[in-house]
Amino acid sequence: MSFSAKLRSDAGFLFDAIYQHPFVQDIAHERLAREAIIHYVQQDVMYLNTYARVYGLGIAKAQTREQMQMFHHLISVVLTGELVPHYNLCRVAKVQYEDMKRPVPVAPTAHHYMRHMLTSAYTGQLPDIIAAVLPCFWTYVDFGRRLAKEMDIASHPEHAFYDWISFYTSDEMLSGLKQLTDLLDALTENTSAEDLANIQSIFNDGCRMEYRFFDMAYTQERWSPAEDTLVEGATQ
Ligand SMILES: Cc1ncc(CN)c(N)n1
Repeated sequence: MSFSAKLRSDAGFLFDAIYQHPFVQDIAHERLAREAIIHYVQQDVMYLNTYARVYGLGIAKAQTREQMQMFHHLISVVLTGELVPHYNLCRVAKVQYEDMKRPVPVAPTAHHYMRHMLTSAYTGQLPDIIAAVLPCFWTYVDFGRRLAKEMDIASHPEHAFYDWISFYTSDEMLSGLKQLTDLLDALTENTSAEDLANIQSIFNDGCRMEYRFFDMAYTQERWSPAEDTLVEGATQ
């Protein structure tokens, strides 16, 4: 079994839990609360900015021009492509995307997840960076495909979250995921068991935080006591 297949297999229970999360199930059944959508998009705008920066660190630590090109392309998927699901969510919540980009405090889970990716990327090497970015990619492709199948989304373009689900099941997302896992497998061919365990723990933490990110939005998680005037600067 390849290293990436082992990562996916060992974290199978987390992928299943994410699919079962009420946020994801409410997307499937078109009943996700407006407050949860707004909280999600506000936090996700900041999260994706950090995610793009982590790909930038991938470019900084890349060993070949092809690897640089891959990260360069993935940055544009994040900064431009991911507008499609965000616009879909804003349409359903009847809010303007521009308003979602206004600075708000970074919620505890988003803060933790962003710091996790940045720390892994700044202190690690290319395999650590890939392990930090993979959960974001892989969990969405995974539950997107399950949702698409369960809701027969291809036959239901009128589904409120059709664009959101279709984006994460597109060929472009699948091929981006494959590029990342292929590169991770190639880079870890001669890696020691100790280093592999470390890379796996970066991946697992990211998968856990993907679950918690949906929890955060679903419960509109905030710092306590609420500090509505505190705004994160560097990560936006
Ligand atoms: C937190 C999170 N994880 C994943 C994705 C999908 N790229 C996202 N938009 N936000």
